[in-house]
Amino acid sequence: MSHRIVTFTLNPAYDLIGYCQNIELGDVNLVSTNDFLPAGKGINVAKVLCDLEHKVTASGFLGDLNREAFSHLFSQLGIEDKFSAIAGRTRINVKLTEESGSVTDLNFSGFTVDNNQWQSFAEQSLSFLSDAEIVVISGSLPKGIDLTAFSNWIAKIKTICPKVIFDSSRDALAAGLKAKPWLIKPNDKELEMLVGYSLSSIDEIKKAAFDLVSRGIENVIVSLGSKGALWVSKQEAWIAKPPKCKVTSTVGAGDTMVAGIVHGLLSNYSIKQTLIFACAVSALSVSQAGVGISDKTKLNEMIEQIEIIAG
Ligand SMILES: Nc1ncnc2c1ncn2[C@@H]1O[C@H](COP(=O)(O)OP(=O)(O)OP(=O)(O)O)[C@@H](O)[C@H]1O
Ligand SMILES: O=P(O)(O)OC[C@@]1(O)O[C@H](CO)[C@@H](O)[C@@H]1O
Repeated sequence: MSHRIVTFTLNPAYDLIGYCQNIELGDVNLVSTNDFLPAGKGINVAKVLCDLEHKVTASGFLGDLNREAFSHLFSQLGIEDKFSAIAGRTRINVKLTEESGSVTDLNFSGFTVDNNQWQSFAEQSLSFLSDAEIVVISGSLPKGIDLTAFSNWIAKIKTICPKVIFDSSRDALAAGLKAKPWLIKPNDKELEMLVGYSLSSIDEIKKAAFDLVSRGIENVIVSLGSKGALWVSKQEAWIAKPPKCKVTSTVGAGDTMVAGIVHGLLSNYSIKQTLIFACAVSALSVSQAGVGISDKTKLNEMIEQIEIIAG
């Protein structure tokens, strides 16, 4: 048993969020601490979905030595906790915003998952997907997980729940694609990595996304930061553009977009409406420090301001 939405975060993190006027590499930098939050991509997705009034099951690995804030978050939001314990600590990632608005991420590697731990997790995780309509697999892989085993695990999940949404980067993204997830959400840089050449215009990005669709990924959504996002499927393509937004933090904007996509799909919105909603919810998220949607009125105002163009 599980909820309609299951999110997997194999390599969660505490996000230590700070502000540094201007980072000087190789020097001492003074940083004011803004927050220290239990996070990681799939957990951020779950958090936003809870704010949008969905029931979510969350799974992956968590270090047993610093689990408290995660357990607290899950019980506070009513997230069903299916995480497997790993001896040791969940990593801490550092996110520094500068006066210019640019964000520097220091993402640490974190714990190692050995083969036995992976095998038992992979097997057990398939046992609670019977009610899942959408499975979200987000983020990097901990050390120790074999890329082929990871790809095979996604393929098995697809046999139980065909709608797998996958959002990762680097080697894990390339490995996960071999299982042909139903929907992927790379950003433009990740798409460049996948195709192996630079993409300098929206037409080139669209063509690269179409290539992935023709290779069997049904939906490719490319997020483009302040320029919005592009959704390409076999049948249609749309580009959504947000208005100019005041940026407080872009950390988790991509995760918020994934949550918006899940919300639209489960609400039976059209692709066009789903993209508008996902673009609005993620654009709204950059104006605030943490991940989550606190103001539904602002969300409705943002939806009205999204420009949508047939691609
Ligand atoms: N400056 C901005 N103004 C308005 N909307 C934004 C801005 N930055 C991001 N967004 C919204 O958030 C979405 C996701 O952002 P982005 O493309 O940066 O994702 P990402 O690189 O996956 O992010 P993350 O680092 O969170 O994984 C964008 O498609 C857009 O809708
Ligand atoms: O190292 P990964 O798994 O790729 O990314 C981890 C991470 O940067 O993603 C989230 C923002 O999207 C943060 O909460 C977290 O620190």
